[in-house]
Amino acid sequence: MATVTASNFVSRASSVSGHGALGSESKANLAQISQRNQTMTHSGLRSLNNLGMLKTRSTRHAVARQAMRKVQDTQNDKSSAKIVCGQGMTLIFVSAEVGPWSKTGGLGDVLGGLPPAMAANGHRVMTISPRYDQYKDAWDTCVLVDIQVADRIETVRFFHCYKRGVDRVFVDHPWFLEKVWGKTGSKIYGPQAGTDYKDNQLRFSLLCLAALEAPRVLNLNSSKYFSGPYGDDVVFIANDWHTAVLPCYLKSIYQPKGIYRSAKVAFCIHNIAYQGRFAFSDFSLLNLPSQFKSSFDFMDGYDKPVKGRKINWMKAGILESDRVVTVSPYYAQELVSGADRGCELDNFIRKATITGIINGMDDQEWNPATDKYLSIKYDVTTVFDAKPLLKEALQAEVGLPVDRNIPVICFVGRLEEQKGPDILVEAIDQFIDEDVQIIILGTGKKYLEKMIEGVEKKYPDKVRAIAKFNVPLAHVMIAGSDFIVIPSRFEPCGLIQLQAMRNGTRSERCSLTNIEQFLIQISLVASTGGLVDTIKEGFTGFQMGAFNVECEKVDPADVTAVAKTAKRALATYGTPALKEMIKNCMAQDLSWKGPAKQWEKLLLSLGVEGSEPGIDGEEIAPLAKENVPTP
Ligand SMILES: Nc1ncnc2c1ncn2[C@@H]1O[C@H](COP(=O)(O)OP(=O)(O)O[C@H]2O[C@H](CO)[C@@H](O)[C@H](O)[C@H]2O)[C@@H](O)[C@H]1O
Ligand SMILES: OC[C@H]1O[C@H](O[C@H]2[C@H](O)[C@@H](O)[C@@H](O[C@H]3[C@H](O)[C@@H](O)[C@@H](O)O[C@@H]3CO)O[C@@H]2CO)[C@H](O)[C@@H](O)[C@@H]1O
Repeated sequence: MATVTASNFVSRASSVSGHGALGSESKANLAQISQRNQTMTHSGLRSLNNLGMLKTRSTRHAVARQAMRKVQDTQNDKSSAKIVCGQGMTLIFVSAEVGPWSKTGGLGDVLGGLPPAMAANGHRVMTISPRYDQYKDAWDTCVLVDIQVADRIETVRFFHCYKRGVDRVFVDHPWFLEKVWGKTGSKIYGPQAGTDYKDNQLRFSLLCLAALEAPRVLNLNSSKYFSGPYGDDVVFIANDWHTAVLPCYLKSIYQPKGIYRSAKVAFCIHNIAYQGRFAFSDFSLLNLPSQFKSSFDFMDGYDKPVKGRKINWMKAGILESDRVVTVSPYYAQELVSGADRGCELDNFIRKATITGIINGMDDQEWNPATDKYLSIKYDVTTVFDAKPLLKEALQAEVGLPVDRNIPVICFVGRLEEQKGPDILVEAIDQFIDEDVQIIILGTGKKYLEKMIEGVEKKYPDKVRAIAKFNVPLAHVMIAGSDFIVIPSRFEPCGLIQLQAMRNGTRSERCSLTNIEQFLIQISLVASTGGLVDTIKEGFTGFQMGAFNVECEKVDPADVTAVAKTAKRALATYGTPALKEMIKNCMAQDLSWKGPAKQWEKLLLSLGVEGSEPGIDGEEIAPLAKENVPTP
């Protein structure tokens, strides 16, 4: 046990990279962060390092090239010799959602899957997200930091666990825990879908500021490959608008003090539709120097949340980060194609340039051989028996007539206009006469929940609508159905189609003979974003064409496209053509492995000091397979 006193951290920035000198007014407003005197009790955190100790990282890199060489960790714990195997980069992912601890949708999934894939390549990886619940696998580090947000000082506490080679760090504060009290669900952002918490700017500023502290104050010794604080030479990967102010704080608070000098920020857009637009007067809440105002400044024609001039967090994230990334190459093109698909940020994205990297899929979570949500698990040897049973189990579970010969079409997704549940509901009228069952799982806007429930009432023998966030049911649906329909008006990447293609495929590498009964899901997708990149018409699924992005109304042409494609897909049920498509799906690698390599290349190009390519070595890779999260 050690008692450590850390010096107060008071910003006295006099210049900001790319923004010139700060005015005295701005200086006064700068966040003042002080790290509390702490008595460390957690066994894994025997001492709290001060800045001097962060020098250990370059030493680590020097020896890291000689994998598995024993080195003396001179500053941390003089008595113990540590094995250093890692090389590569030091990565800090920051996000409002991290699955499976917190998830309202795909953002949580990506933060669950990409970081372990980067760790598997030998990088040191941390994720930082809010502690929305009492996660049973995350321990109190007993490290507290005082953070100034607006005009108040808030104390955050860090919780931590180490899973699949990743340090999962959770920021504990009543603004998160008191409001949400659950792993998933709409309460992360507001009391209900479509309504935001009034203090979201404060909540997510706090997250960003805490994320900037964690690499410096947490002395993590989770694995034999890396130890001590993460230090200064890090790449932050900020995700969506909630983390868009992070590069601004990096530049205004830390870098002028010589901290994080070579650190860089990559900003990843998962969904341009949510930008964090607030009243212009709220800029003062952010405690940023006035030089940043122009990066936030935004005009639109909407009245929400106020009429006229606004601040726009995502705009600032795009302009202030070192790289802008999004989740598929096709979406990257759409974002710069014009104001409608770029949601009025197209000009700024064009200026910043953007790279699209397709998402992968967590092939541990979606592995039918180990899937904890499936009553019948299967692999290549048992798939032919298991899949029809899973379909029957699904039909029984949702209360539809149990018949393995009826094709089942599923929809799983957030009930937002983006996902087009309203288009699907209208289209169902046009193909319900086919031999088909339809199951819809989704939660979100109340009027859309009512709409899907309405279609079940209309066709009780053929349609089921479940207005819930139900992860086990999503797994059972994707395992037990034949087709997945994704009628999105826009879709940055889309994970459902990957999950669908994965089920019972790829890693099993079955012989591809006798697959008549192999009921993989084939996707019917709108031609947008990652759905274009991942589903090839007639080869791995069915394209429905691009839909009208206007969310206020349903375009009859889109309804017809869904109905026609559904009929086209149903006509292939049990035919060699469908079998061929199934084979093609099975031949793909949809895991995070390929995308992680692309991410590595992009992040290396930022040139953070000490950054090196990772390794594919056996020493590190198994880390990604251990410790499946059990929050
Ligand atoms: N009611 C429910 N019950 C249980 N599980 C449910 C559910 N509704 C959705 N899910 C799950 O949530 C995830 C949703 O994935 P999507 O790709 O549709 O992401 P989403 O649009 O939320 O995220 C955004 O970010 C992701 C990640 O970058 C992009 O793929 C996507 O295009 C973009 O819109 C899937 O894992 C799905 O199974
Ligand atoms: O993982 C699922 C998505 O999660 C995030 O989206 C959330 C968004 O960032 C929040 O701001 C909020 O969006 C609401 C919006 O703020 C509000 O003004 C109104 O338009 O309703 C919106 C929906 O409730 O909640 C979103 C989740 O529902 C993430 O940013 C996305 O990329 C993910 O797709």
